[in-house]
Amino acid sequence: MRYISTRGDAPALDFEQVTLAGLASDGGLYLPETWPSLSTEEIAALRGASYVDTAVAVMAPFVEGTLSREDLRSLCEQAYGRFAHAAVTPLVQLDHQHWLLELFHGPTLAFKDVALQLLGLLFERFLAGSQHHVTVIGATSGDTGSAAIDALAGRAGVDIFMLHPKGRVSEVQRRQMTTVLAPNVHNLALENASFDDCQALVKAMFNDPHFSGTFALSAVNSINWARLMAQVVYYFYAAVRLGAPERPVAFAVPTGNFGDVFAGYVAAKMGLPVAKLIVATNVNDILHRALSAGDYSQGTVVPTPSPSMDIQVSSNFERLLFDLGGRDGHALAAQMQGFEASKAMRLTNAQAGGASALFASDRVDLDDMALAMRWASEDAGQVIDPHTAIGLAAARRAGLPADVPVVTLATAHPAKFGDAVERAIGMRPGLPARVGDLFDREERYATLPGTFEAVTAYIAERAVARA
Ligand SMILES: Cc1ncc(COP(=O)(O)O)c(C=O)c1O
Ligand SMILES: N[C@@H](CCOP(=O)(O)O)C(=O)O
Repeated sequence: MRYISTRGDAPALDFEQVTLAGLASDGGLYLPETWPSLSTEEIAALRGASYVDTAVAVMAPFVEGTLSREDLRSLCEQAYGRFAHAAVTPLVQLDHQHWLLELFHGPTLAFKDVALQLLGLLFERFLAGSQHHVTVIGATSGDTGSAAIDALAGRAGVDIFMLHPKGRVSEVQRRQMTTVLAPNVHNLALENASFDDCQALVKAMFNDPHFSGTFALSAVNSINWARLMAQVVYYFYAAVRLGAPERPVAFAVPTGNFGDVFAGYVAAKMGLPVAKLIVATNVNDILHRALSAGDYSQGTVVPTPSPSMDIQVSSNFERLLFDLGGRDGHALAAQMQGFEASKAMRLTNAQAGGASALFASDRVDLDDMALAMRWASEDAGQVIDPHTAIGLAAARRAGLPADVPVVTLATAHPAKFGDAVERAIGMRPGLPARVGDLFDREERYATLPGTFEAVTAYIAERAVARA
């Protein structure tokens, strides 16, 4: 499998190269040259398959030419062996139409573990025996950071520098990052910054010829294709359990950077019958405005009780626009450069029309988020986190026909956001035993101004330069 950039100028890469590269050298994002597909029979054969079996079947075409099926299986067994639930991502029924897909049984209690546990092993494998040293730079609104740090802490040949907006992640999220004291882990809390500022700095470092020439940069955010690839698996896993390929299934996805829901789009491109992908945002609603009115214009980020979705520039939307717009890299590059300059753009007719066939969208405010948490608790006996609640609120008012099962992706464990859950339902969820003595551990992080100069100077002092 070869991978091409959304902006048309970077060289095509194989799976190993694309995993280590992160962002493309032309500023674009990599995605497969063509979408692989699974036949109806192949999808039907996944019914009853284990998570690992499903993962191998779904991901094998993407790693072809780099990893054998046996190698892929062994990596998946290791990655998903660390999950606390035998089903890895179990489905829980809420009522006759609605289901939760629990994606938070990994080590750091959020859906990011599904991809990052595998990505950590891929880095280890691709760097084994080489003299190559990789400097991972990442941005987080809380969950990617902890999952990436868990996956990479202590690994040889890799340093990780994780930027988070100071004061804008929950205490559990912050501690999950800052209490990991491995020498290759560096947490940077940026003052007066949003996640978008952190993400923009990461992209600026990749795009700076001097900085990216000095250090072999790599990415763990969903700009890295391997992240999305691993997330495609659970769409298949859930859908076949609810009747696919004979019965189409809808998914409601709490959305920020558009990575998780783009994985659902990939599943549909591969042949999974997806009735609808419901993109659910909080009040930081750029994606809802883009999908409902064609208006992709960046607003100011408003802090909310669903901090991981407090995002106003959704990186992976570029992948969708590229695919729907006829895969014209140069046209897309011009469109994105226009957005970067003016902070606003309109979707073309092809992009808006293409999106409306599969996507619906909704913006969920604080009251409706809290109502969804109360409904889940009182009527379905499930305590859910604020991000999941946003997905569920959108799912319940999407108006899909009663015979279409609707799966809301439960993206985080409620205990990561104890204050918000307690405010909504009057009960504080306890942290699972597997996170241990999080509140007793020492924290270590640097606080920096959110400027390119401050952040690059900090990293340059500590990172290993290219040989
Ligand atoms: C708990 C949680 N829910 C939802 C999201 C949104 O996912 P995405 O950024 O892939 O759209 C995130 C962050 O990415 C998250 O951490
Ligand atoms: N919600 C994320 C931010 C988006 O990151 P990505 O790694 O999915 O691109 C977070 O919690 O860090």
